[in-house]
Amino acid sequence: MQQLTHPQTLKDRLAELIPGEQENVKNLRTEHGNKKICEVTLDQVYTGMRGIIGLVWEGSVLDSEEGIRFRGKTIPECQQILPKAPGGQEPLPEGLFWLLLTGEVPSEQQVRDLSAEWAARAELPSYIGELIDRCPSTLHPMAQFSLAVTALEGESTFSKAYEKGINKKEYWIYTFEDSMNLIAKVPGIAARIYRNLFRDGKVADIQKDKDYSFNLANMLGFAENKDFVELLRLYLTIHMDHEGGNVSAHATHLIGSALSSPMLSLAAGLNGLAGPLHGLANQEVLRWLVKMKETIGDNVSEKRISDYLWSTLKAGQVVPGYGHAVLRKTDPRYMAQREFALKYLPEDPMFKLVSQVYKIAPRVLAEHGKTKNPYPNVDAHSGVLLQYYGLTESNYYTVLFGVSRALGVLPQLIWDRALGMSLERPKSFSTEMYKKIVKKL
Ligand SMILES: CC(=O)SCCNC(=O)CCNC(=O)[C@H](O)C(C)(C)COP(=O)(O)OP(=O)(O)OC[C@H]1O[C@@H](n2cnc3c(N)ncnc32)[C@H](O)[C@@H]1OP(=O)(O)O
Ligand SMILES: O=C([O-])CC(=O)C(=O)O
Repeated sequence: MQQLTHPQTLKDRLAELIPGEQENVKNLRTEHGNKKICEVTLDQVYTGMRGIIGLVWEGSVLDSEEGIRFRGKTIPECQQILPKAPGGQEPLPEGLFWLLLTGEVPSEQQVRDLSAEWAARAELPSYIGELIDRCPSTLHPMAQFSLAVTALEGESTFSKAYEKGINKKEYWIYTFEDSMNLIAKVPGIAARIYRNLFRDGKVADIQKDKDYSFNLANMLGFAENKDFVELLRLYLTIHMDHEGGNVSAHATHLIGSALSSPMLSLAAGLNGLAGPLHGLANQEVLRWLVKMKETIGDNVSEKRISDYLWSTLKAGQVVPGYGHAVLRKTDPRYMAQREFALKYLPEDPMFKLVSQVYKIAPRVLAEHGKTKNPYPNVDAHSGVLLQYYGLTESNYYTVLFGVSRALGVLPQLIWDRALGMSLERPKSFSTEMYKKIVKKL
């Protein structure tokens, strides 16, 4: 395996940090390993394990009121302190990836080097391109994405090394290599899917001197608009990580715990992200807004929006983009996107509609009385920004979320292997057994 020698590289910094963190976890467990940190009710068992503590996630922690903090830093703080592209105002996702992995804010040079490293690793093996090209145009972009990431298994250094036989201590090195390759290659996969389905099938070459978001925008065919590139930098940063229990993060971690490669683990996460209660909600939101406009016309009065919300609820459907498993206030990722819209597209009619729904939906959802959180989540806003710049194909939106999520879940996978995390295998019982258990309590 090629070892990078420059002292400032991410891999070298990580190698320096790992022994200390191994020691930290070892000491914590030796001192406190048998302390009780959580009690579980029967209801929690039947409601998606909500609130049960059972995972380790180093990169971020979610507070139900305040929202996400990445290594202790809020989104506005990250927007301030993370390096930007020359002339840019939004943080580069490269910087957040570095922060998630190391807990340290990278220098401008470290971020530029990371952009260059990902660009250098970006080329796709020809069989991946052929696989995508052979997908029927009716196959959902997320299914195509997951298929291509699964097929990248052919490139996994972890799987090859494991087959030969490697020391457990080296797992993280191969996981790191695979993760870096995956992150470098997912924009090319995402772009090929988009260009095949919605454009002329041709994908621009990677520009080796440009950042990750510019290259993705360019391969999609949108880089001429520098505001779109800025949007993508913000989008990829804020969608990256949302602690460990969300479906995509948990699925990636779970599959990785069987020592399936990062490729197979990420594909599992993407399959979870493709569900309408999770990442696919961003597609559902735009469709729902478009349908609302068709139904109620241009006169988007409060009464008409409220009636439309009620018609969704009375049809036994969820209002997409609203509610959350953990959050109990407006998602700060929604607010970051709203601020972007106020700056770049304040007069866009769809943005105005989103803003009006934001005024009305919480009240309607509260009156409906079911959801524990009547406020918007990240997915309530992202589509409206993309459509403004001409990326109107809403069934593609979750693919962009998936590119971003790769940068959030893979740092943890590297730490999982560095810390020797165990196979995940919680206990289950049948309802009959639970009846017996509660009778004895
Ligand atoms: C990136 C992300 O994944 S963010 C989330 C994206 N998903 C969405 O926006 C889809 C719409 N929202 C939802 O379906 C839910 O709020 C979820 C899936 C996000 C969270 O689910 P839960 O933690 O189970 O929410 P909660 O405990 O508040 O649910 C209680 C009830 O309210 C309902 N509810 C929750 N949110 C909504 C909503 N937006 N519209 C209508 N009903 C809702 C639930 O379906 C549930 O009904 P039930 O008792 O008939 O099963
Ligand atoms: O935290 C969750 O359950 C869902 C979510 O917002 C995310 O994964 O970004």
